Amino acid sequence: MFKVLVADPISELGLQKLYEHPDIQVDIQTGLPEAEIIAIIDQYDALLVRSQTKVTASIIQAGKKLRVIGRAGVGVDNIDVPAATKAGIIVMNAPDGNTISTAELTFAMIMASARKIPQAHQKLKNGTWDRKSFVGVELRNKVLGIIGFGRIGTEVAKRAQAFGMKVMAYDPFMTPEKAEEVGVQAASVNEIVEAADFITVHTPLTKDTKHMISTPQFAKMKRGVRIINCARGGIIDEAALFEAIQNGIVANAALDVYEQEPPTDSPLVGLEQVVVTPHLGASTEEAQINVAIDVAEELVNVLTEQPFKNAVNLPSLPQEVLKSVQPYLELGEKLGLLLAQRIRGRVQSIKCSYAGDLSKISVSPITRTLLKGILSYHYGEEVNYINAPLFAEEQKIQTSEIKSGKHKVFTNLIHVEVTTDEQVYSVAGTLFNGLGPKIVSLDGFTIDANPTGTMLITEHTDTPGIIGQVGTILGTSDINIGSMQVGRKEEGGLAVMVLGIDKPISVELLHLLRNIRGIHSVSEVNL
Ligand SMILES: NC(=O)c1ccc[n+]([C@@H]2O[C@H](COP(=O)([O-])OP(=O)(O)OC[C@H]3O[C@@H](n4cnc5c(N)ncnc54)[C@H](O)[C@@H]3O)[C@@H](O)[C@H]2O)c1
Ligand SMILES: O=C(O)[C@H](O)COP(=O)(O)O
Repeated sequence: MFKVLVADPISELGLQKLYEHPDIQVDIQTGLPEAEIIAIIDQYDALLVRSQTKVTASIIQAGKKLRVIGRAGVGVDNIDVPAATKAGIIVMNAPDGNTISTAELTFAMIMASARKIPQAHQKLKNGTWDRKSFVGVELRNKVLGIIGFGRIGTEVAKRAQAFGMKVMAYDPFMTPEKAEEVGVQAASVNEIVEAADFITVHTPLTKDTKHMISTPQFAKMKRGVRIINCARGGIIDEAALFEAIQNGIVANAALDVYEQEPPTDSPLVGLEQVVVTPHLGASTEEAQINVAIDVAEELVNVLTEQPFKNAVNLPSLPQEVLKSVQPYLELGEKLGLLLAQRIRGRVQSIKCSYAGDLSKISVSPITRTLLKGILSYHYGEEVNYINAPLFAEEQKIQTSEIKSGKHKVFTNLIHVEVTTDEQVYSVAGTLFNGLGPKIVSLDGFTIDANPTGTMLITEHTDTPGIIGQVGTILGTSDINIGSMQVGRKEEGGLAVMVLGIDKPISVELLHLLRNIRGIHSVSEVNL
């Protein structure tokens, strides 16, 4: 049974996806302070939040069973993602579900700031019929500057074009093709700041975007510019914005998000020129249903070990890429585990090479499973698919991923080489159509073994009698040999033998085998 703690209000229709699952138990406890979450989180496999709950490093540390933290929304700035990655916990969001709602709120804010609707509304409600104070501006032919041209920025642009606005956009990842397709002018932040009548930001809050609109940018703006922030508080420097409004550079601002939420101490809230909403971008019935369903489905996928796509601390892969990689994941982990049980000494580097069909697809998930297979054997369960690359880095283990094109013999091949301070070990495996995974080489010796069950791997000198002695020792201890593979490069040289045996062997027996003259090493490998 998996237990999910729902710590913020999430749409029932999304939670339904969790209730429907027979192996999932849902506890809803919203609004808990950090200390109370810390006290109970060790019982839970998953934590589900919106932006209210701050998922701190202390909560993550206390979540001994936590496998996944789900965010019903886009921004994960309320979650300590590096701490989750280190702890091997998947963090996932629901990136698409509230795009339209937030774009629509942004547009409402553009309109509100152009026509001062909230201010006029308030005055009339207060009993004053004032038509002189609320002369606004048209949007037609005005320049809208969009900073951050992702999902929401793009939707805002489309709506602005319908109003006859000219759109300039800045995003470091925007391609000329995308700018052309949407019909916007690609520009720098400086160009936008100097030319725009309205500026709206749609980036995440990062160290690069924090205060990206501040005093120097306000100083270059047209007098009468209007500023909108429905992304994250802090992208626009609130103190600088206050000053720019006071000195007449900014005519109006419309804010949905704040450096501190709620913005109890912000002087901006009291200004007549500023329209404020309490972080409502995603607050529509539709968005809340969308994000809740999306994140709940993904939580179920993670908990039940099905493929998932919205993890923010894993490389995101399109569904079709995930499908093409899936069959190789098991092979990758087995090759990793096999090596892990053979190697002696401190691991210095792990080189993963891919050939044939594999050189055409994204192999980083296979590398992760390989690293996990090797490292978890030595360092325990704290190493998993999420933190394996970070773990290797922290242990100063060099890792590399190489693609080498077509292979002479196999249609696909994974070759892994581990260098320790004592020796270099390698293994290669392939996925045969219809025959499943096969190990095809071990330390450079050609073999043909099924990576399954208990295996005995020997390194020995190719002399008569060794194989017989091994068989006799195993036979007299009632251990049946199910399969046998021998590989050598030259007669009388070094050779390897891979035996598939029907049950594990004792330490005493391993010693007996290691004492056979001509045998250099014996490893028992369980896959
Ligand atoms: N007010 C709300 O309730 C609400 C609702 C949804 C999303 N949001 C916020 O809106 C923001 C955008 O959401 P989205 O779904 O469009 O995300 P997105 O990931 O689709 O787009 C963000 C874009 O910002 C760009 N970017 C990153 N760093 C940048 C920089 N230094 N300069 C310029 N661009 C940069 C990225 O390249 C990306 O294209 C997020 O911060 C999200 O949390 C707020
Ligand atoms: O990043 C987001 O998705 C928005 O800020 C929405 O946040 P909320 O779920 O708290 O409304």
